Amino acid sequence: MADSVLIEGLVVETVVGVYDWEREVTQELVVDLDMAWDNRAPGASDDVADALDYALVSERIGQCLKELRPKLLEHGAEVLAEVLQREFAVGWLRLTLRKPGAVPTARSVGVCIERGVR
Ligand SMILES: Nc1nc2c(c(=O)[nH]1)N=C([C@H](O)[C@@H](O)CO)CN2
Repeated sequence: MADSVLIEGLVVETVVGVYDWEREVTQELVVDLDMAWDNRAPGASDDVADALDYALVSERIGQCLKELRPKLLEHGAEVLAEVLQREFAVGWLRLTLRKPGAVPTARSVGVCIERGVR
C-alpha cells in the first residue's frame, strides 16, 4: 500500500534555536510531511471521517511546535513524529523540518526523518 496524505510548506512561527538570542525571538519553520494512509475508504465513501484530515494534522503541528519551542530541529522533528503517530495512528511518515532564515547564504537548512513501517 503506497498511498499517502501530504502536507507541504506548512509555515509555523515559533521560538527555535540553540543560541541565547534565538530564545528571545520567533523564527519561521517550514514542515513537509508524507504520511502513509490507506485512501481507499475515503475514496469510496467521500467522508472526511474516513480520511487522515490534513487540516487537523496541520493545526496540531502548529500547536505542538509553538508549545515545544525546541532548541534543535532534530528535537522538533522527533517530537512531532511521536505525536502524529500516537494521536493520528499514522504508521509511517517522512517529516522534513526546515529553518529558512538560519544560514543567510543558503535558501534553507533542515532535517528529514522517517519513522515507522510502511
Ligand atoms: N543539525 C542542526 N544544526 C544546527 C541547529 C539545528 O537545529 N540542527 N541549529 C543551529 C542554530 O540554532 C542556528 O539555526 C542559528 O542560526 C545551528 N546548527
